[in-house]
Amino acid sequence: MKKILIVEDSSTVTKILRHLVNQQPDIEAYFAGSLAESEEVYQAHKDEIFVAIVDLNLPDAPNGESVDHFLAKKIPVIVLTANYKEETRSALLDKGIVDYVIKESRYSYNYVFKLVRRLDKNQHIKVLIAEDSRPTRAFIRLLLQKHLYQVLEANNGLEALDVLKDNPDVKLLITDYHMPEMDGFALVKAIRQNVDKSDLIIIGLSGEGESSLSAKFIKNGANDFLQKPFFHEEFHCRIMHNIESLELIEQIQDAANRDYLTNLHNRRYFFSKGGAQYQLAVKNGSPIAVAIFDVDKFKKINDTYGHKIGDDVLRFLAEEIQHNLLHFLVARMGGEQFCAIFPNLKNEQAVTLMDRLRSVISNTSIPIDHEDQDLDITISVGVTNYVHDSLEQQINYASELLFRAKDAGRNIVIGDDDD
Ligand SMILES: Nc1nc2c(ncn2[C@@H]2O[C@H](COP(=O)(O)OP(=O)(O)OP(=O)(O)O)[C@@H](O)[C@H]2O)c(=O)[nH]1
Repeated sequence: MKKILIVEDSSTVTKILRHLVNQQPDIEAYFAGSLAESEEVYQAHKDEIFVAIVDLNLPDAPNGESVDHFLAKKIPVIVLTANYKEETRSALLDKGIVDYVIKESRYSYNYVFKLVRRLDKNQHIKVLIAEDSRPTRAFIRLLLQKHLYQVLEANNGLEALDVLKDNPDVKLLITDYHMPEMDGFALVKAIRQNVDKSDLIIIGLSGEGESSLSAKFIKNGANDFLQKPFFHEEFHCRIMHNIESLELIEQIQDAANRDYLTNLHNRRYFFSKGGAQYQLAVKNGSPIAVAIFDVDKFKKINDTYGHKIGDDVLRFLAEEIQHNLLHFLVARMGGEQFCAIFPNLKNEQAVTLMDRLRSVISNTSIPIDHEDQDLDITISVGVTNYVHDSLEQQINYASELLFRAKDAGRNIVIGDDDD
């Protein structure tokens, strides 16, 4: 839960904000009506508060003193004010506030919550700056840190490649053109040989009077460019716009890889990701186990309680699976059948893991909406470590063991050594 501090003296605005915060499932707020009160609240909750939203005119701080107060504590500050003055706005942005929002409508308050969420996400986003000029690097670092990004630096293209190798999770690279050892174009070209635009955003920097560089950056594979000198807001808008596009692509990719009912991974993703895990295990001669399992007599559940309850049972099962097999790839293969892959586990280890899941499920009753009773289900499982030519073949063999589990009376795990 993200906790924010809202410093606001108007009771009407506070009332609106309280109402709106209550509608945000992931945001909680502490309120204060004056600078003195905000300091008290801050001292009491300083480990939880990560953003301050402040009014410029408070009874004991009539000239925006609250901004300096919280900036000095190195907390991101969003100014929420009724007055729009261009000079005040620029001066505050220069001081390092995150944004200056005018209290105009519900839209502006919602924009503040969107910013809070953005700042929260930014804490997990790594940005690399490749730039040989120390002052420019320091300036960009400062701008990024105000928005809570994790910042890495490189002095030239070669260094940037090294940093990327050590940090494959970097999401954004901001690169200058003129750098010793390896310039910005060569860097972009080298990266784009194996990293897509949808996996790493690259923003090229071009100097004044070098507008042709901007187009060349894009042609070489950059996502966007910025012309120096840039203003804070322009910088942040470009970065935010690119990161949001990347997140959207990630969301779409993730949705395409998941099953709509249970939100587990789907069959296609299982064969793609699991197939790679399988090939690696075969190449290294390391063990790899595969388990296939399904709900016993599931047709009867549908026939007795209806398809909707059947769906609820599958969702319940998916949660238990996720919880119990947290670190492994699991997918809903179709209907009431699921598959899991366990790199580096020997058969008895995978059997033990699956037996724990089987036991949890057979010992948990599922409450049914609008019915007085709970529902009990069991699963049967086949687990094999016999390595075949392909993942598909190993799954087929696990399915044979699953049939044996059904024949043996269900609610049982059959591994390679069980005859
Ligand atoms: N509610 C619901 N049912 C589904 C879904 N997909 C498949 N089913 C049902 O799952 C049932 C599977 O039945 P069977 O293959 O006969 O297997 P079973 O009844 O579980 O019997 P055993 O596996 O032999 O223990 C069928 O009735 C399908 O209609 C789904 O998405 N939701």
